[in-house]
Amino acid sequence: MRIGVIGGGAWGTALAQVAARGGQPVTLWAREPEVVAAINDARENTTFLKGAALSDSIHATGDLADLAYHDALLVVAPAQHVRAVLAAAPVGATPLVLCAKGIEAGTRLLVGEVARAVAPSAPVAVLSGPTFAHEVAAGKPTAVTLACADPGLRDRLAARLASPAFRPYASDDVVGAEIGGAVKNVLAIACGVVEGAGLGQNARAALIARGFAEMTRFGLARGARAETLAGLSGLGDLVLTCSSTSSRNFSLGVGLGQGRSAAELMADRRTVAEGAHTAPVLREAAAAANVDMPVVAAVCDLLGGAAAAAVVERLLARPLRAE
Ligand SMILES: NC(=O)C1=CN([C@@H]2O[C@H](COP(=O)(O)OP(=O)(O)OC[C@H]3O[C@@H](n4cnc5c(N)ncnc54)[C@H](O)[C@@H]3O)[C@@H](O)[C@H]2O)C=CC1
Ligand SMILES: O=C(CO)COP(=O)(O)O
Repeated sequence: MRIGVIGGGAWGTALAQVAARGGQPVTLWAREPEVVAAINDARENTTFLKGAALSDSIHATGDLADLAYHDALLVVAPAQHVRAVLAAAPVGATPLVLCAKGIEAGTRLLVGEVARAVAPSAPVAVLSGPTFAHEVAAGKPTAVTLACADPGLRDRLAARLASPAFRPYASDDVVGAEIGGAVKNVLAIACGVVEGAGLGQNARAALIARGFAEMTRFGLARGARAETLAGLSGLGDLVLTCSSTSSRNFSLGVGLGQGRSAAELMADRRTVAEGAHTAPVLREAAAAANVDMPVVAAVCDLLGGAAAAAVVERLLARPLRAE
């Protein structure tokens, strides 16, 4: 299976390294000419994944046309850019493995729904789970959910990407795998706020559990299965990103909790904190589905400039209710 990767950020680069195992050729499209040059010349993505030595069998390109005639394309552009990049890529009926975590602003579509709109002939799969890119690139043990409605395609993709250190678990719940990854980014911002404001470990654990309840309510309303949300792509990724400053979303929350503004924290950064883009559209989608998501609403308020102390006070003052 000849693999192409769309997106030369940290995750696209780490996944290219996974796919290049054993010297298999991989084409990696990156938007930035300096990323293409650094990978081809120095075998390192010094912009987005500094310190990871990359396989000689990864060929970086700045030309999307070079992704033609591949057997599967891993889609690893940030969620808000997937539509534009896919529209310009030679997709046709090539299977797409969606690896971005988010919901498209404006349309409220999951990335898989965007892909189906732009490339209706392409079968889709979703790869998602607790996966810090730098750990995957370093060959540390990692497990992911690989969701696809077609079991034959899913098995071929799993066999192609699996290694002793990278273990895909099969699922047919594409929507569930996507919702976990999109929602956990927003909840990770909330957990970062708890850290930044010094609210303690009890509060963080409470947020993870109550955030998971929100993820589950929203997921079930959108047709996801509860066991998917409790798996690697949901709870697994939620625990990872709510616990570590390696998460860009968690780190953004830490800054908000310390009283800095979202605008200041987002200015000049080249890396993506998907939760900041997903939060407002998730709040809209939850309202449309009549699903209560108070933690997500609190994150929206914080991103909009509300003071952390006031937002926390409001959350804690909600009427008592059954768990
Ligand atoms: N970094 C990680 O550990 C993981 C990231 N992801 C997901 O992968 C997706 C990509 O994230 P990263 O690789 O971490 O990105 P990154 O933060 O390392 O790099 C930013 C990326 O955004 C791209 N970009 C910026 N403006 C763009 C535009 N106008 N059009 C197209 N692309 C543009 C850049 O080319 C670059 O590839 C996100 O949805 C993220 O949630 C998923 C799992 C792990
Ligand atoms: O999705 C991720 C790990 O699974 C990466 O999290 P951040 O985007 O918050 O860094």
